[in-house]
Amino acid sequence: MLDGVRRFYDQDTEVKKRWYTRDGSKTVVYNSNFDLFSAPSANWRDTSYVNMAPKVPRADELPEACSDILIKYSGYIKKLGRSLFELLSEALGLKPNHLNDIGCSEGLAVLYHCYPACPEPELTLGATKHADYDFMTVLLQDHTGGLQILYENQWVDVPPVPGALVVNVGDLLQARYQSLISNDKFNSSQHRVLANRAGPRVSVACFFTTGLAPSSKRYGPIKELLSEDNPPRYRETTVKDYSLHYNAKGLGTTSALLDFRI
Ligand SMILES: O=C(O)CCC(=O)C(=O)O
Ligand SMILES: [Fe+2]
Repeated sequence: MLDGVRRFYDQDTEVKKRWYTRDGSKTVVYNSNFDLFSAPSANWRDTSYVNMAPKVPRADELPEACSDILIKYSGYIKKLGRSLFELLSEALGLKPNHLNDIGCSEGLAVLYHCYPACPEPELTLGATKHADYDFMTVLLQDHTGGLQILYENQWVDVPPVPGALVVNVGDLLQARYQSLISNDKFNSSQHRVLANRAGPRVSVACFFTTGLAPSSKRYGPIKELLSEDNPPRYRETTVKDYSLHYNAKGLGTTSALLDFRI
């Protein structure tokens, strides 16, 4: 998968230009800084993303450099995601199918990033501190390093381990303060990526979310987890409305989730 991402970014700008857009409804979106016009500062990275579920795009709708591997890899990640949501359901004391049944594994957006070598890495970041806007993210990083997670107020390196995946719980399932649907049962962490003199670094973040696709299903704290002592802390929202809010805010501001607290 990482080779496929390298093949994509190694192409001439003229070839990649075909995929450039800021219109999130396109099958493939390729740009730099989705929040260029809202965030306080820009990040040292390019990103391309494609929605691989619920509808799997045809290979000819995807960049040739990585179309086959995108379809194959996202199939594996979908299966892995369903198993992880079963384990997370059990951890919440719910039936194993709960999180899958309510749609947490329905949508999958694959974001493949390229962090170019940076001549002055101390002046910028590859990715500003953030939590992901989805239910859960399965991340594959190359050997370069730079990913950090905020743990007890300190930035801790997440060193690359060949073949290992990093799993982050996203805003819709969990948050720094309290979780939206798990209503504070999980604890989460914020993460960021440092810019690096070495590079380019590539990574693939698989976001379990239907993102900006039309959605009427409303998500709020899971009823089974609520009690008099544990009242709902978030108002309900749809995946689309949350994603729109997150995109409009951009990275580097306050947590988008805080705006949904009751
Ligand atoms: O590139 C990485 O290691 C992290 C990417 C990330 O945080 C994201 O896509 O949300
Ligand atoms: Fe992230």
